[in-house]
Amino acid sequence: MDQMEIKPRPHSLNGTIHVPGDKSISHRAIMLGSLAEGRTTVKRFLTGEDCLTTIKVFQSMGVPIEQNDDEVRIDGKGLHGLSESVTPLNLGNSGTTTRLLLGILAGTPNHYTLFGDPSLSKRPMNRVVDPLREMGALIDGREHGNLLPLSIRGQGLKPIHYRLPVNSAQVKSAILLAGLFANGTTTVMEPVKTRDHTERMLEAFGVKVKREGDLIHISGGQTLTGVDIEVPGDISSAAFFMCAAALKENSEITLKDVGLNPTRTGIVDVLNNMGVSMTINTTRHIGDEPVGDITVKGGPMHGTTLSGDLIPRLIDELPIIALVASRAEGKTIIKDAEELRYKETDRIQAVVDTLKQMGAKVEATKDGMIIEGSTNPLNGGTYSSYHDHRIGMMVAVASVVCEEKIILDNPSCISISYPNFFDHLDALSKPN
Ligand SMILES: O=C(O)C1=C[C@@H](OP(=O)(O)O)[C@@H](O)[C@H](O)C1
Ligand SMILES: C=C(OP(=O)(O)O)C(=O)O
Repeated sequence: MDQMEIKPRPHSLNGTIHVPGDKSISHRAIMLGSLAEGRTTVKRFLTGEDCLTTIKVFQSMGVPIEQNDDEVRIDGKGLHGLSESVTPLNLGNSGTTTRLLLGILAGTPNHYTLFGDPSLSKRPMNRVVDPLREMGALIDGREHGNLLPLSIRGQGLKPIHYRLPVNSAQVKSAILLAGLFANGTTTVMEPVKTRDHTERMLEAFGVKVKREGDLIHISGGQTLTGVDIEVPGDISSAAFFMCAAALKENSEITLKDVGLNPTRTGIVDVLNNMGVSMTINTTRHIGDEPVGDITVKGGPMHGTTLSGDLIPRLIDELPIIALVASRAEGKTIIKDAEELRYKETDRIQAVVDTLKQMGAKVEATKDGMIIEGSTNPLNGGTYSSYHDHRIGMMVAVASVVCEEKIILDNPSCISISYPNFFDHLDALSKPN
């Protein structure tokens, strides 16, 4: 079995790194670039498995895409230029690719079959299938179209006015992308704001997106024009090292050129609330996305409560935040985060079981967890990544506060979002 030994890291973390490009933005660059007229270039593209899946899927629908390391060139086929794929589309492990793609295929009058790996095949798709059917797409699959494999036949769509029943940027984006193909104006209402990279990038491609309070309107039939995109560093990847540094006394690390879109910076707010010493410097905008440098120092921390509107702003960071909370003084309560149960694995259960095995005091609740912090050393041993990149990275970061070695099962899943994660961990935690 794929296993890795991770030795305890007794040294503080010091140094400067550039985390890889943002996963959400990299996916969207390929998708919008494929639907655009003309050429799109992408710099600092995330070469993680999920984003490579997005490239492969669009290539198999006839889009010329050339990838050289983290630079990508897409010769867009226009809104109606995707061809039928001879083979079923393999979505691997990527929820974002699957759900956003369904939005695009809903308006493409071809037939497609979509399948994924065992984890993706358990994740609910009815959250996008229901509104897309309402717009006119024909979709079927296991559990009446809730689970992959799915087949979809797109056609001319009618616009809808849709209130998001879950706080999900993937669902919002799928509907907005389908809205490009509808004969009229589609409106999405999001009661709680989620990441808005789709809206920002559509505007960069020349599409008019009207935002009015919690409503987002998009009119069908607009042309996307190819652009040059530079992807900011992924704050969800940066979070692992922000937390690693926070956990270890005398650490001081800087993460350069990280995306600071306010719909993604919940991690900064939480670490601030926990008393972590940090400086954030917004240095520039790349396109419409703010970018800057984050410096974090290690030291004592205290517990906090995470709930409500904050949750979508740090949804993917909750596993690593839970590890930090297990080392903070007092209690941390995470609630309103039931969505964690529908990720690559049930992340509430996976985090609670892992932290318990490490010796932490933590209990799962229906929509989150309650963590009682302590500074006792964590237990080493053999841990599962649950085939979930974010759980795997959480376990690896625990090595900075663990006095025994850790064996991590299936560490290779980490390349889903952070292919050079261990190089960065080694670089930051080497002896000074
Ligand atoms: O839109 C996106 O790029 C993403 C949205 C979030 O999922 P949900 O929309 O399901 O919350 C997040 O967890 C995922 O990693 C990426
Ligand atoms: C949930 C995630 O991704 P996706 O939904 O795209 O699989 C993630 O990256 O943590």
